[in-house]
Amino acid sequence: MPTPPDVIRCAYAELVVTDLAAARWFYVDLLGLVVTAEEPEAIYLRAFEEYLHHSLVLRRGDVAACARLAYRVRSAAEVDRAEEYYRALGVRVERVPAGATRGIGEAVRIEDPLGFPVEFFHDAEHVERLTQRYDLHGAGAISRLDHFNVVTPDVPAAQRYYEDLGFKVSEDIADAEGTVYAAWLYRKPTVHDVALTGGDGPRMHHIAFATHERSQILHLCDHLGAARRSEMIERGPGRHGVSNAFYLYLRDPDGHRIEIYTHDYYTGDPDNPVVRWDVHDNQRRDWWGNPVVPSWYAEASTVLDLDGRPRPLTRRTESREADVTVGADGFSYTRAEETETPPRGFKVGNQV
Ligand SMILES: O=C1C=CC(S(=O)(=O)O)=CC1(O)O
Ligand SMILES: [Fe+2]
Repeated sequence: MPTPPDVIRCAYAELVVTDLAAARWFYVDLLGLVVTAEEPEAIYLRAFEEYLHHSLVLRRGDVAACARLAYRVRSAAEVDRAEEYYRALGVRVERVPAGATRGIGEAVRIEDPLGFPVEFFHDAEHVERLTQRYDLHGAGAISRLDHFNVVTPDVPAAQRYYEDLGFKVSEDIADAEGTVYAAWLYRKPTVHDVALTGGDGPRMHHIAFATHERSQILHLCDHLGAARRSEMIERGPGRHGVSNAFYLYLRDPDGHRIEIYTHDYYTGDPDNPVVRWDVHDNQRRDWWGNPVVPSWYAEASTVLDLDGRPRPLTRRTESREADVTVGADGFSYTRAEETETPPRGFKVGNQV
């Protein structure tokens, strides 16, 4: 089997949106992403610390979907290696010329073994890096793309696929019987470039952007309130157990889920310890205070194949996380080693 390509990090996503103007308001006017280029049918966006042409493409289409998840590889030679690796893997592979996506060089596009439309590229147009253009940053300034979260029925199989690609697991959620409900894997030295969420898939659960400070996330919430669009907040703001990140989940005008995320941790040493959470530990997804709303477990974006057709779903056959926990995460005390009598049990309050 050929050597896998040397992936540096998650690099851009292409989302199909049904109303480009409405999406532009959400991603530019609200989130403050920078427009690198704009066409009648597409907008190319980047965050303030990014100097590649874009980290998000919004393309107008009739059905909202995720059209591509792209990883940057370390050199042009690694694009060749990607082609060789995936042709040997026997999945659908297409080599596209520079400019197939505006601002991106020659690339390899695949339908990966999990059913996702994935691209590997190296060359990309450099544009102004706005790291210190504080005159342009809003109070909710987003610094960079951080990760993809994908829904897939068989998490261990997906984990093996990504480990074969050189990713390492930072954290996961499992139960005493060995069922794995979710896993987080990285190439860049943070908690993840990709998260695997157990469920019917392939579906795109969310795309996450990072800010430097929690206050920037809170400003985005206040901005949504001022715009009288606070219903776009799906979950949070809060503190994750997994990753330790402070987070906010929004739903864009088409329902695509976008996470704004800060404060995870460095994972760059070779002996970085894996953190395993018990699925019954109700602080795993929320370290305090917020129940995980049902839509967060249930809903995700359709993904397209390389011809732009929606991918059919494969049902998850193992138990589902929302079925095995009360779901009131970060809001209750349920641990296997409950020692108090009577056990503290659940706090009074809303529980799903
Ligand atoms: O980025 C993430 C980090 C942690 C979590 S979780 O809800 O804490 O499991 C979800 C997430 O995958 O979006
Ligand atoms: Fe996330």
